[in-house]
Amino acid sequence: MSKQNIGIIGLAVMGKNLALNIADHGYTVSVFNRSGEKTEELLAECGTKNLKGYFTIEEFVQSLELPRKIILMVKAGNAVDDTIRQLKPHLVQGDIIIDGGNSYFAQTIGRSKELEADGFYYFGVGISGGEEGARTGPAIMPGGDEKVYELIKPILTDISAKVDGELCCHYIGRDGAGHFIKMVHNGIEYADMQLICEAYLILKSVLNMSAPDLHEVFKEWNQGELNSYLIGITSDIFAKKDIDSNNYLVDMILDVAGQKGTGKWTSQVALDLGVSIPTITGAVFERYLSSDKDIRVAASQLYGNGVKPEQKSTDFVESVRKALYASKICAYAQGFSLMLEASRHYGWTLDLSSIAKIFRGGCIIRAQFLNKIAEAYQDEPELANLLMNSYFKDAIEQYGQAWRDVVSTAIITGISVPGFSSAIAYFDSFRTQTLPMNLLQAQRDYFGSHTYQRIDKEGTYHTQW
Ligand SMILES: NC(=O)C1=CN([C@@H]2O[C@H](COP(=O)(O)OP(=O)(O)OC[C@H]3O[C@@H](n4cnc5c(N)ncnc54)[C@H](OP(=O)(O)O)[C@@H]3O)[C@@H](O)[C@H]2O)C=CC1
Ligand SMILES: O=C(CO)[C@H](O)[C@H](O)COP(=O)(O)O
Repeated sequence: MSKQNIGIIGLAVMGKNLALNIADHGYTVSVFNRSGEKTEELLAECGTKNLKGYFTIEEFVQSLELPRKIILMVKAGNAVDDTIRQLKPHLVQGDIIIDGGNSYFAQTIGRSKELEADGFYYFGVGISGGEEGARTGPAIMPGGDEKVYELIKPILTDISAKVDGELCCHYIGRDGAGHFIKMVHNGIEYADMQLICEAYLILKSVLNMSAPDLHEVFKEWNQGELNSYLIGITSDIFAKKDIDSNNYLVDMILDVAGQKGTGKWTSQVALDLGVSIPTITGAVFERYLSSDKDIRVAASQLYGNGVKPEQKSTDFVESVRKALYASKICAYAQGFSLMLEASRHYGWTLDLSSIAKIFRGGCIIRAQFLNKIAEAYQDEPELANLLMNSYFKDAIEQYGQAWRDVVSTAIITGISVPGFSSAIAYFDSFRTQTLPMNLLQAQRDYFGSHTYQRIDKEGTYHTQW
């Protein structure tokens, strides 16, 4: 009997849709899930001649052609190690395991080393796009041995999203590089979502906008430079009615944010690598703070909800749009600075222009302005920060006044804008020639003899203050 081209383990949202996507592209796919029900459901619902289901790991592995290519789409963490442990006794040298979940990149580096020592290949492949992306074309970020990549490249590139005829799948680097980029993608996703939520809060609080008004505003914004998947779905969300209450559904959803940890990892790694990403980290903190609902309700009774905003004309909507765009530039600048530093630290030689191009299709942060980011890194691959590029400089300068007006209105009236305000603070620190760290260095030297450097001569100094 002929063997199948590729196998997928894990048939929840992502695995199931990836399996169907791969089968649609003419490949034969074997599927396996820890609990057999999901396999049965998939075969019953959407069985195609290219898809075969198995109920033991052994039969699943035996069904695959050599070298075997097995995609893991299981929960990140222990589930990946459990699955590898079960697979290993049935594999032969040269077989390839492709971890397509949101695994932590440092674990991917460890797993790669361990499996490669046993003669297997391990790929950490970031896949983004949620259910729809997995089914119709996700963004794909593969990390692993570049020569072995040639064996899985045809399948990955066939199923990936394409933008302007270009693939949203590009080899990233060895071992954990693909998962690192997916992690930072998610960190940027957190910041982008937080900024959009703040724009919503400002428009709702200052201009009293209702869900249908906001639907129109976001729909219009999606026609211009803010055009992106997240702005598009936000517009759709504001149009959705709740069947139970007949209110708009967004107004019926509890304001407590969930998270699975990739934003937290991005922030932790940035602290380790010494890169400032306050808008991304602020977005993580805001999700934490949101989950303390009871204390927030008590505090709002204690302190009130801020002061009533002064009347604003509808021009204010345009100012919020500009403030959102400027803040978004800063958030992406932070994410890309982190990738640049990781590239140096881990020796990955990341191609940031290609990475921006991958993000243009299939994934959650896909946005028109990624073309500008791709161009910026194409012109200058070692660009220290996106804010040094002329397109972004012009945008920030043109929108600077509106950005400051919106943030000051929010702060004066007590509207919570941690994303907008951290973005502006990041920009102001970034462009400040002399920060007050001279005083900080003096303080450190005063209490701890930590020494300081001088502006007028070389060397290290200590003073008896
Ligand atoms: N959902 C999304 O939008 C996206 C998810 N991802 C990532 O892709 C991966 C898959 O995501 P998703 O499809 O949402 O599924 P989940 O993250 O919800 O994981 C569920 C799957 O993992 C399996 N599983 C859980 N524990 C184990 C275990 N110990 N051993 C073997 N299998 C186990 C489940 O099997 P069982 O049915 O038996 O419980 C099921 O198939 C995750 O890493 C996720 O972070 C990436 C991009 C987007
Ligand atoms: O990887 C993804 C998209 O690219 C997931 O949708 C993401 O994990 C969602 O993250 P969280 O649950 O932390 O909001």
